[in-house]
Amino acid sequence: MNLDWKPTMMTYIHEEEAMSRSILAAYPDNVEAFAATAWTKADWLVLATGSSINAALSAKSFIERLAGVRIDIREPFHFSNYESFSPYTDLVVGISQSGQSTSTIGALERARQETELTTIAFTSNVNAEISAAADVTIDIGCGQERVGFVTKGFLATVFTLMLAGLRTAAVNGMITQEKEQEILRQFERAIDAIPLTIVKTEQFFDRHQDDFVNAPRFTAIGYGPAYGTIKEFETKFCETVRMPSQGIELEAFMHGPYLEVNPEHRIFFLEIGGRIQERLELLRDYESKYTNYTYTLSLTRPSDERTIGLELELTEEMAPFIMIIPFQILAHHIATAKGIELRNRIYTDFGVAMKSKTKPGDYA
Ligand SMILES: O=P(O)(O)OC[C@H]1O[C@](O)(CO)[C@@H](O)[C@@H]1O
Repeated sequence: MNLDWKPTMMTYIHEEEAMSRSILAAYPDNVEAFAATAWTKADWLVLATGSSINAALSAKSFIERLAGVRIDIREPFHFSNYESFSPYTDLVVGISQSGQSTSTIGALERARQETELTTIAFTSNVNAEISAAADVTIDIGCGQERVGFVTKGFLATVFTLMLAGLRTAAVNGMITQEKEQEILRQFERAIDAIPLTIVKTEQFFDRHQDDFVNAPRFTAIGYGPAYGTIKEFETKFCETVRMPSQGIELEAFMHGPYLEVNPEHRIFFLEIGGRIQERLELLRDYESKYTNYTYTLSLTRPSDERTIGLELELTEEMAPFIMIIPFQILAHHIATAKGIELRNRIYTDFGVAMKSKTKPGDYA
């Protein structure tokens, strides 16, 4: 089969810089309808699955800190079948890049039936089914992504959610106009750093390729705002590298999972700064005595050849914007080096067979 014409994850990863610039350029218009509703709301229920829930987790700390709101993020299928609405919830948000995940649509429909709450959808396809279940639909601004192992759509979701939170904070008076502008400039600097982040990750992959290809197990450990990043690492590695891969919160790792470590484990540590970083460093030092394969992704200058140092000044809440990109690249490169041809799609009937999607994905 001639696969040459098909886009790959890397096609879309290379579009992330330009896409982010266009999302930023569209601010605040792209998220004004959200802020116009959300500025009076303080307790948001967010429903999303797969990469979309990981994106919500990635934006949560940034939004909560700036806008002074509380965000409760739930798996929609579990929520619809086993959980109830909190009497404090005052806004319901559904996130689905395709707009076709039946569980997310179903949970929004349930909100409509059982509550008077406003429902807002975030999607890349404003004509998809999710819009019919929402009072307001926000376009995440990535256009169509025709590779199921989503990359640019993930970044677009994180970024648009963060900008929605930023605008809400500006409208509800939690931040000044100056602060809003300062944060926009920080995002601009983070976007400027995308090309070099790609280069640094590829150099890092070249150095460690053999160790990654032969790995029996991958773990990523992070804390606080990086929780969504490590969960997306897990999703992306499962989808592509197809070896046991787990993203685990720093403290949770210390209550059971540490016992699993052996000299073959590959463990990534995510340094995003803040007061918890010291505890992460302590754990890395400890685990480095038991496996030689400990790696770091850091916002600062790399201290050794097992670190990707992004050398970017960002708050820990903004770090998830850039931190996922190295893992997207590593997922693609490790899978490819293992001989997995990601352009050959597998289980193509799954979404429809399991009714997890309203229709088959339009993938290349
Ligand atoms: O964001 P969406 O379109 O609801 O999709 C959720 C998840 O479902 C998948 O499309 C797989 O079914 C994943 O790629 C994605 O992360």
